[in-house]
Amino acid sequence: MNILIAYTSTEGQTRKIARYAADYLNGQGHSVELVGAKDAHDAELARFDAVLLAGSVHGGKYQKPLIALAKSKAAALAQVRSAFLSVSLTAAGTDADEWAGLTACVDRFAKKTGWTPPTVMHVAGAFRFSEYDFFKSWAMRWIASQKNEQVDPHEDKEFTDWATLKKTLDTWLLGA
Ligand SMILES: Cc1cc2nc3c(=O)[nH]c(=O)nc-3n(C[C@H](O)[C@H](O)[C@H](O)COP(=O)(O)O)c2cc1C
Repeated sequence: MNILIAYTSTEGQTRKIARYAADYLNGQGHSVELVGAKDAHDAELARFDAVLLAGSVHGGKYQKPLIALAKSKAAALAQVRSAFLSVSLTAAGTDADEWAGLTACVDRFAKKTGWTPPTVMHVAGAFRFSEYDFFKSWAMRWIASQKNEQVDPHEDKEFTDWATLKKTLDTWLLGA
């Protein structure tokens, strides 16, 4: 299959996940084009058998370039096998209220863009202290403490479950 993966990433984890997905799908015999969302506007979606848009949650929102892309391509996305890969720290846990908040983020994204993704993949992200400034680091240490999560501000901490991601991608493409 011919697959497009377009992503946004603030601290780099979604970029890493998108690259991993591209490498995995390539290894499965698919032809994959991996692009940053800002560079995907001229992509002709009809050329692809499947399109994956990926972004991460910051303060309950996804990155603006991803919203802009989904909005401008909403009609074309509806014509192709598509999925939304949402990266967050909420996805690393099981708190029902946090999950309800995450679902609301996706709903807002769908409303803003006019694209209701038929498949939503929730993928756990990472604490990336190496990318944070002083204030972000402070805020993320506070969030970690609220979650009873032990973090060392000198070390990044990744929650992404790579094996599950592969299975999720397989399930998405199954039956194509
Ligand atoms: C400033 C900031 C705000 C965040 N807000 C949320 C949030 O509202 N909900 C959530 O589940 N995760 C939140 N996260 C966690 C990110 O989604 C997570 O770190 C993810 O791996 C970031 O992906 P990226 O490196 O591709 O930007 C936040 C992270 C930062 C640094």
